[in-house]
Amino acid sequence: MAAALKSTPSFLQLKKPETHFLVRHKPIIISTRRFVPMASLTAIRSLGIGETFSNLKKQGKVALIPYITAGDPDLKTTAEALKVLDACGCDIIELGVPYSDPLADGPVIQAAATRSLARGTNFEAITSMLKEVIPQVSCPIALFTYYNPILKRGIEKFMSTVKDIGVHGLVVPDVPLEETGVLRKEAVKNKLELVLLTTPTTPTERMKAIVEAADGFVYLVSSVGVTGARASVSDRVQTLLRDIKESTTKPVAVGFGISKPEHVKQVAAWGADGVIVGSAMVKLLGEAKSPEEGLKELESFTKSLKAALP
Ligand SMILES: O=P(O)(O)OC[C@@H](O)[C@@H](O)c1c[nH]c2ccccc12
Repeated sequence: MAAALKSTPSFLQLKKPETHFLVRHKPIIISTRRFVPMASLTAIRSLGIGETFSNLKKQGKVALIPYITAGDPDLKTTAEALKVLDACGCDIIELGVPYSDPLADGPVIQAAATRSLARGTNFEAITSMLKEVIPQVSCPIALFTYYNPILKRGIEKFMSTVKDIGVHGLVVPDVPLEETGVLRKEAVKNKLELVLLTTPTTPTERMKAIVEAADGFVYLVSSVGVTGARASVSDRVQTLLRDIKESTTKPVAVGFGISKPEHVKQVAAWGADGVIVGSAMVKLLGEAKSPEEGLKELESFTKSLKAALP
C-alpha cells in the first residue's frame, strides 16, 4: 500500500513537497433518520458510514453532504445550522475546524476560517458545542480538520475525543503519506470509518490503493485546484466515477465545485452515491447580513439541492 502511494501526485501544490492530498477521511456522520440506541438513554449513535450508504442505496437515494466551517459567523449559529441541515434531510454533515493555513481551500472557506479564528473559535469550544448538538440531530456531524490540530493534541487523544462526542468521521486533507497508517490505526481503534480521497490526477494504481483502503465511501474530488463553487462540474467526473466503480463496490461521493441543483442532479445521474457541497453553503452562512438571514438562506438552498437529488 505504501509503495502504491509513493507516487501520489498531490492535486494541490502544497507547501510541504512530501505532503500528498491523500485524505484519510473519517467523515462524517450519516443521517439515517434511525439511531442505534446505545446502552444508556443519553448516548445514541447513528449507524456507520457504510451502513448509511447501503440504506440510501436500497431506497435508490443519493447522499447530500454539506460542509460548513465551525464558528462562522459564530458557534451558536453553527449549532443552529447543523439542525437546519439535518431538518432539510442532509445525509452527512462535514463540520470544518477552522485552521490558519487551509492550503486545500479556496477563498470562500479560507475567509470563513479567518473570521472564525478571529472570533476565538477553538477545538475545545467546537467539541463542547457538538456534545450538545449531536443528540439533537438525526444526522450526526463529522469533523474536517487539517493535520496540525490533530498532532497538536496527539493522535490518540484527538481520536478518543472525537469518538466520545459521538462523531463518526474525520477529514484530514494534508496528512503526509507516511503518517496515514498511524492515523488510520487510531481511527479504527475508536470505531471511526476512514474515507480516502482520489482526484482527477491520481494515477490508476494509486486510485486502486486508495479505494482498497477506504472505509465507508470514496471521496472523488471532481477537479484539480482548491475548493470553491464552479460554474459547472467537469464531465470528466463521469469517467472518473466509472473507473472507480470498476475497482470497487464501495460508495463514491463527489465534491469540489458543486453549487447548484443542476450540478447535484448531473453528478447523481453520472452514478455518484453522494454529493458534497461546501463553499456554496459556507458563503451563505458566513457572508449573510445577519446569522438569522444566513440560516434562512442556508435552509432554502439546501432544500433546492435536496429536491434535485433522487
Ligand atoms: O467547497 P466545495 O468546492 O463545494 O468542495 C467541498 C469541500 O468544501 C469540502 O469537502 C472541503 C472543505 N475543505 C476541504 C479541503 C480539502 C478537501 C475537501 C474540503
